[in-house]
Amino acid sequence: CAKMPKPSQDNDRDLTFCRILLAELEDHHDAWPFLNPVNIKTVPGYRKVIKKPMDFSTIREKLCSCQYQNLEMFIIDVNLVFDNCEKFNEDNSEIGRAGHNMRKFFERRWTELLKS
Ligand SMILES: Cc1ncccc1N[C@@H]1CCC[C@@H]1S(C)(=O)=O
Repeated sequence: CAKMPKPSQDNDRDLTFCRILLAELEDHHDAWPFLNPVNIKTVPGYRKVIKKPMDFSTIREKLCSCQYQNLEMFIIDVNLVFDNCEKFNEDNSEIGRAGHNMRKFFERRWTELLKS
């Protein structure tokens, strides 16, 4: 996406981390429930229960239109995907398990990247 006017070193590093992390989330085997916005027409109750829907395609659009000032803002949106999933889906369900797997993967990867 468009470069910041005068990207500092940290901004560049954060943007690179977001791009790496998002690409890995999108490619993950268990990403299928989160690739696109939950279809509120076909999922009864979702619109009422989940106040702030979020999904990987929306995060991708925000990243590519410079809507994340820093890594923290990006991580908040990724965690929103998993928190919405936990709120709406049983732990012992296909989608619920995928959400737990993806959250574990994400936490491990951004810890590794930041410690690198
Ligand atoms: C993440 C989620 N949380 C609650 C209900 C449904 C879903 N995902 C569904 C499962 C596959 C794609 C659809 S989708 C994303 O098209 O609605």
